[in-house]
Amino acid sequence: MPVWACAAHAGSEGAFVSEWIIQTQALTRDFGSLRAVDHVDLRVRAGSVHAIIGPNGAGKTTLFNLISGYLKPTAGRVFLRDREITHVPLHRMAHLGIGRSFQITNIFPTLTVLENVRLAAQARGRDNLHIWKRASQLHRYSERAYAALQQVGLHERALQIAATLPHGDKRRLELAILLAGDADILLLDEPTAGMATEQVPMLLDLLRNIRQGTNKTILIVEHNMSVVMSLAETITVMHQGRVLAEGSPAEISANQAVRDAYLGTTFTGGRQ
Ligand SMILES: Nc1ncnc2c1ncn2[C@@H]1O[C@H](COP(=O)(O)OP(=O)(O)OP(=O)(O)O)[C@@H](O)[C@H]1O
Repeated sequence: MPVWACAAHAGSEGAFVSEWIIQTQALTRDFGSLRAVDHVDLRVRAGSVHAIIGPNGAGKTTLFNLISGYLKPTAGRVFLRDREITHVPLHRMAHLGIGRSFQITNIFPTLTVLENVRLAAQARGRDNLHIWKRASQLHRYSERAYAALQQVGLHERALQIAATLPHGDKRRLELAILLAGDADILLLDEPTAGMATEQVPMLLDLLRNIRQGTNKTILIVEHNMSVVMSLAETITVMHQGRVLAEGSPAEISANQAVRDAYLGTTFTGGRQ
């Protein structure tokens, strides 16, 4: 158990519930002689929207890959609530409730929109290999998939081949895939990347609805500062593999070290 797990409170039934859903302890990852993530201690509050920002090459995606199990650390540890998950294999992560989106859309292009989402629902289901349950299960998974498509406003395109969706709709499909997987924690890697400017407010609304309508935790890497500043409750700023600053959007906007780290790049503190 991490040393900071004492930051816990009594839950409704008297059980002690950690306030932090994800914690990392001195998390470090080297690529050869390059230290991409350097002794990062991150704490993500359950049910919050927490953004990771930083200039290009700061180590944000690598940190995401370490938390979600796509990469193993050179050193350090990752905890999900009070359970260490540092060495949990990747295929077990979805069952633990950690869902991850990618910068490059990660869908099966030749399947329909609904089939893509249903596969995610099945992958989370523990009994998906029980052949004799298949017909009724498939129906249940289809219903869950359709509900996720409704949540992101893509249900009218359920039978469309995924490859034919416009880019913005593919990003929505990725979100539906995460929602159907019923993950408690959504790790979103640049969800607005490649999106037309006029589609960004739609995505923002969508994420706000997910945040308000569920108790999911959203951990987001995003370059669009307007999105970060209007969505996140907590922002962690990375620079050269390390945590440079952490705080509320107002604190981060006013932080001179953050402004210096972004010097010559695009940090605007949301005032674009
Ligand atoms: N598989 C890899 N092999 C070697 N070096 C890598 C690998 N992945 C990332 N790096 C390096 O690690 C550093 C951090 O990269 P990372 O992609 O985590 O940064 P980032 O903050 O997500 O950047 P961006 O905002 O540009 O996506 C960079 O110098 C990058 O070149």
